[in-house]
This record gives sequence, structure tokens and C-alpha cells, in this order.
Amino acid sequence: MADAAIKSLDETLEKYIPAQELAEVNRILYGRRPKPLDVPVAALRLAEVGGFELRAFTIGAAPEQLRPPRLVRVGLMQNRIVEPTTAPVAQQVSALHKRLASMVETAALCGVNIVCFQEAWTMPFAFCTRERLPWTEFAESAEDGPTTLFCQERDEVHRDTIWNTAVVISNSGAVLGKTRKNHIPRVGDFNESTYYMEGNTGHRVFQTQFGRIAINICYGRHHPLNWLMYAENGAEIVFNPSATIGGLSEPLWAIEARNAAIANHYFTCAINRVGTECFPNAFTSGDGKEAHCEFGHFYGSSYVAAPDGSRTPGLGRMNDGLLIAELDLNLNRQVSDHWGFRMTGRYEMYAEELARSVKHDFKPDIHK
Ligand SMILES: NC(=O)NCCC(=O)O
Repeated sequence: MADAAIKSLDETLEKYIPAQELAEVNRILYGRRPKPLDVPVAALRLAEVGGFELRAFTIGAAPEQLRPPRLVRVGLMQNRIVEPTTAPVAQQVSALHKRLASMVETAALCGVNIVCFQEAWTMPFAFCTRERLPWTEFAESAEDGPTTLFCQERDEVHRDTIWNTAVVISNSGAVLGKTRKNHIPRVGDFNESTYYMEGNTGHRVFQTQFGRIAINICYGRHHPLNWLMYAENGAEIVFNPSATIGGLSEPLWAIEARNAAIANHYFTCAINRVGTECFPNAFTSGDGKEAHCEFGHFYGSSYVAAPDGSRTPGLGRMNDGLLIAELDLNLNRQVSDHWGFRMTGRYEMYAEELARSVKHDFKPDIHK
């Protein structure tokens, strides 16, 4: 079966697993199921006219005596590029701005407090090509570039260094700050190290009116310690804007962000782009095979995972989509009090052992 032929894993399970067994299969696979959340008819209409999927869920927590629920609505957006990769740069960017604006409008109608876009959302994922022009022209200033939302950032203070940066903008419109991609892939056609540097902003957490959020950009999701450090800095929701293809990472996708939510007692929001992007010049994958113009299929499947291991169904693998989730942040502490992973973790011991293991003269502690 072709890489992109399944529309959504959840749909396939629903279609083929007998109804009397489906609930138990879902319980074993996903834990408790989030409840569907009602959205205004006007939002459904906008999604229909705009041709994107709109799904909404609520992940609640047990009522407490001393704390009221801390409800926050997040909106995850996945989309394909709008213009062909050969269109003028400004035209490609403004078409994506326009496309995402209609999805943001829909999210606003649904009472969403925090939205997050996919990685490098203002451009095609051109890093497979290793060509500089025109792709580096998509890099703009995080402070005053036309997008300011997210893309590679051109750091003019540091002589035009390029980073992969997420910009966090508060609900008042002020730039709260920026955070850079810590881990740059060196796998398959993800030739991103040709374009930008490893981030140097650490594991910043941003205090918003709706909770403390952090952004772990794409490949950082393979690094458990990266996720851990956002928790250490107090994150309550960690977004993982991504761009990844079926042939490389799809079996890992449903596990990694969900596991991070479990291990760190916070919510995670995994967002992936959709579609197959075709580039004007063929590139090779350095594997002796034919040069090609397509990167592979970006499979979407964006989802939200909760600290108790539950998760929303994913958006489709083939279509643009907006996934809304209402989260009760009280769940973080409830799960932490129940499982106690932070309390039972032996961080001091790990820190000491890691400090030793990164030294050039380290000898593994193997007893024969
Ligand atoms: N954008 C990005 O870092 N992709 C790397 C591939 C992956 O992590 O699945």
C-alpha cells in the first residue's frame, strides 16, 4: 500500500474492529478517551468552506476542593503548502499567511487560547535540497520580520546566523520571547544542518495568561532529556511543531510526544505538516539511488497527549486540519501526586553519572 493511502489510523481501527471490541481496544491503546467538545456552527462552516478538518476534544481532571479547574484551549494546525515551490518567495509566504489566518479565525471562534503552527510553516520544507537560494530567503528576523511567528530566524546581530526559531506571541500581541531548535537532524534527507545552527536558548518556558508553555521543535522529540528540561523549568504544556515524513518516523510519532507527557507530568501537543512537496531541482539522498524531486509524504496526524497517558485521536494523514483540545492543567499535579515520577527520579545520580560520561577519558562502568 502506498505510503499516503491511509487517511487516518483511528478511522481504520474504527472501520475494521468490531464495535463490541473497539472500546476495549481503544482503552488499551489510548487510555481514557477525551470527550468531544462542541464548537460553534460558524466554525464548522469556516472549516468546510476552507477545506480543512476541524476536531475538538476535552481532557478533564478530577474536581478538587481547593483549586478550581484550570481550563485552557489549545489549537494545533497542520497544513500543506499553498503555492508550488517554484512560485516567488513572497507569494509563497503570503499565501501561507492567508491560509493560516483563516484557520486562526476558526480557532478564535472556538475560544482557543493558544495556537501553535507546524515547524517552518511559512515555507516548503526545502532543506532536503541543500541549495541555498531561494530557500535561505525565507529566513526572516524573529523580532521584526514579516511573520514574527515561526520560521528559521535570521540573527542580524550575530552576522546573519540562521536558526530554527519559534516565536511566542502573547494574547496581548506582545512578543513574549523566542526559543531555538536544540537538536538538528542528520538523518535521511533532513539536511537542516546545511542551513541553521544548534539552538543556544536552552529550555525556556513562557508564562502566559493560560499557563506555562514551552516549544520543543521537531527532532528534539527524540531526546528524552530535552523534554525533561522543559519540565524542570516548570512547563505545563509543551508544543512540538514538526515536519517529518512517513518513510522515516511514522511508527515513532504516536509514541514520543505521548511518552514525554507521561514521563514529565505535562501536556504535549505534537504537530506535523501534511502533503508531498516537489522541488525544481532533483537531489540525491547519498544512498546510491536515483536523484528525485520529492522529499516524501508528510503525514500530519497531529495530536494532544495528557500526563495520564490518554490522548486525542490524531488529525488526518492527508489533509489540512485544526485540532482543538480543552485541557484542565490541574491534571498535571494530580498525575504527579499519583505516580510521583519527579519525586522518584534520581536526578542527582544521573547528573553525576552524565557529567562523568561526557568526559573524554570516561570509562564505561562495566563489570566482567
Ligand atoms: N524537521 C525535523 O527535524 N525533522 C527530522 C525528522 C524527524 O525528527 O522525524
